Amino acid sequence: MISINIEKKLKTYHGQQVLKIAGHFAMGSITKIYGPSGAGKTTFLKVIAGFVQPEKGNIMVDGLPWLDTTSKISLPAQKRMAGFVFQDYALFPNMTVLEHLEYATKDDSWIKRLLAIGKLETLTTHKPEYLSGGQQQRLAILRALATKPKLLLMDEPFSAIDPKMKTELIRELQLLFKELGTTVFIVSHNLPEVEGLSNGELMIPLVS
Ligand SMILES: Nc1ncnc2c1ncn2[C@@H]1O[C@H](COP(=O)(O)OP(=O)(O)OP(=O)(O)O)[C@@H](O)[C@H]1O
Repeated sequence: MISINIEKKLKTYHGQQVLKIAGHFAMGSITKIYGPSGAGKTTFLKVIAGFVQPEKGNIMVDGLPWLDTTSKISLPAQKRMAGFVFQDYALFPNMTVLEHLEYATKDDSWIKRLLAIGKLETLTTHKPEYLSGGQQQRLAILRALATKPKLLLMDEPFSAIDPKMKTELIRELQLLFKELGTTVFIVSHNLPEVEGLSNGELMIPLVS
């Protein structure tokens, strides 16, 4: 079980706004996160990953305290080891497709399988600037999966992928998440695209 109860002040253009989220999420569950632009969806994922610190709250993962502001516990991001698919991909400009995956894992058969899932087998020697937006986004997803993370945080992960490829990819990911027992949080503006994938949802409202 992942239990989250956090409060984070957001500095917005219109003044201050507080992101307040409380909820329990079963291990292995897939939760879609939605809500208006600027409500704090990306910030919520970053708080879970350990990239952003909230002022108040706690996060318990499978009985382990990742965050507890009253006892000043905050596990560093490298110990939380969550997989993260960034909205802007955050690929390494000087690394090829294969190097991105080899940087994350030494398991060659796993890399081969991931390349097949992302349909990037023929592009292994390409650097990001020679990939289309959809190919870059698929690489960002594969890189996040390379470490076989127990927790995967995905920020608008399918926004640049064409509909046919998206349907196939989502079907493959669904099987993979089940096999790995991955707990997933997916931010999505376009709810139907993750409809078949998720089994729970979390709405983040704008609160001032
Ligand atoms: N570390 C931070 N500390 C305080 N405020 C932040 C921080 N990061 C982002 N913000 C602010 O919080 C607000 C919410 O940003 P965020 O990107 O989380 O929203 P979002 O719901 O993901 O939006 P969108 O759907 O447009 O991507 C923004 O106004 C942003 O400037």
